[in-house]
Amino acid sequence: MSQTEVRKVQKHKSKRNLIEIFMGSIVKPMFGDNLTTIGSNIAGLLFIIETLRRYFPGQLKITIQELLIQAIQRLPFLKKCSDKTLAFFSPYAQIRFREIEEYRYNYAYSAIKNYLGAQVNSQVKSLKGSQMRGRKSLDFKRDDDKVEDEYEGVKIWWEIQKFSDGNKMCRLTFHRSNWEIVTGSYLRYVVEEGKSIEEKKKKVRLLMNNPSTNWRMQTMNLWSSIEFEHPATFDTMAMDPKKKDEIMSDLLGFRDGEEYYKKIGKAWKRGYLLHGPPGTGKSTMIAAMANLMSYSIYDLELTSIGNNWELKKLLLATSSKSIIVIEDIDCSLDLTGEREVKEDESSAEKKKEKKKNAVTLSGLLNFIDGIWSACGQERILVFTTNHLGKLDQALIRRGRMDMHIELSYCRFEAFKILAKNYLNLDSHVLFGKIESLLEETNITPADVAENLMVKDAPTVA
Ligand SMILES: Nc1ncnc2c1ncn2[C@@H]1O[C@H](COP(=O)(O)OP(=O)(O)OP(=O)(O)O)[C@@H](O)[C@H]1O
Ligand SMILES: [Mg+2]
Repeated sequence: MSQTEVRKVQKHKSKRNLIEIFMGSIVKPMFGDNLTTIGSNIAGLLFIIETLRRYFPGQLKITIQELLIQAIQRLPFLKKCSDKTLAFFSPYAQIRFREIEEYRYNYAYSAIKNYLGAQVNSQVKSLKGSQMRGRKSLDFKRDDDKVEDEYEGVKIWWEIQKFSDGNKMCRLTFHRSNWEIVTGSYLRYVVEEGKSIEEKKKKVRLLMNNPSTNWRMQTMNLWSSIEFEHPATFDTMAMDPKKKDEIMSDLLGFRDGEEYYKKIGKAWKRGYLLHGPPGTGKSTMIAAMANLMSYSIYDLELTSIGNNWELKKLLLATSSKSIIVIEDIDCSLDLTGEREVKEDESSAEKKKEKKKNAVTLSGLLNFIDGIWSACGQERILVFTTNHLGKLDQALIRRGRMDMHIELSYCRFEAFKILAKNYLNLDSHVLFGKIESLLEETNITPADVAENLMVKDAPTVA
């Protein structure tokens, strides 16, 4: 490097330092986050133009005023173009927390979201209020997408963003001189606080996959959620009490089984296959499971998923402490057909059918207990079907679905629970007659329940 070149480099460096000081000590404290970004964009641009002018004198005849006007006119564009360049000059650092990071659910995101939502004080201008069922008090949450926080004298700026493809993100900006505090104790504090808020709320959510189209006309499959408020519990489930206890202790054993699963080297997940005629309480039992465990339900609609890769992406994006449900698995897909298709390749119709339903049995099995099953812990899988016989043996063989639960017609033990729930009856003169009738006839708990929903005397029912 020649002497002049060395001097030029030194000049650049001192200029960069000057800009950093200007941005950090004057612009940001005076104008806040937005103007700081705009300001730093313009300052950076001016710097680049000036450097270019020095190297190409006479060719860049643009005045500062012209440049400023153009810059203001093209702010969004300039912001995009100069973000990378300016990150280099800016004294601020940013950390992004996306909801789905590398296809996986990001637990830090939901904790941060909870923490930010709870930063309510009299200075906040935009709030949202809600009331939960059975509660007298109102809950308030922050409803603005920008939150300024302070921790041990350090200022931190948060921004919550939602993208057109449905992905969400929290972004944090802080001065680089506070790197240690922010990445160390502050973020740990935020995540822990957020998790304890989540714990206190203990809200069970119901999530559904719904295909949506993004701006590039690509179809995306994403989870959208609502609060789950189903009143069903195991107490109100009408079924054989012995079987009920067995299922409940199996579930609770699973919930407390982290150490056990680690010891035996198995992924911490469990599969239940619920089968039985319509109206025998399969869906009701899923609700009771969710309420018992305080797990969220992911209601997976296989028919709206394009292929195995999409299925994997959706399953990876589920959080732990959840129940992944595929209802009516025999109807959701032609899961049993795959083998037949192989045997009878000449049948064009079957081939077409196979193409249409690109989620295959093997794709699903792969996720249940293949190598993919280790991606994600503390998950329960529940399949329901009305026709056990229609399912592929590969799907129902022992060890794949850990527990097969048959829900069947209403017998006397189940009837007593329904009579207690609906009519508050422990015994009645007609109970003896009903017992023998229920042994002879096949009537579903749904039908019995329907008949018990009368306002008249129990005898009528
Ligand atoms: N075992 C049961 N205990 C208590 N209530 C029940 C039971 N079975 C059915 N019911 C009542 O009947 C209604 C229908 O039951 P549910 O939807 O759970 O049946 P299902 O087995 O899922 O039927 P399908 O196969 O048609 O989906 C529910 O609203 C529930 O109140
Ligand atoms: Mg059902």
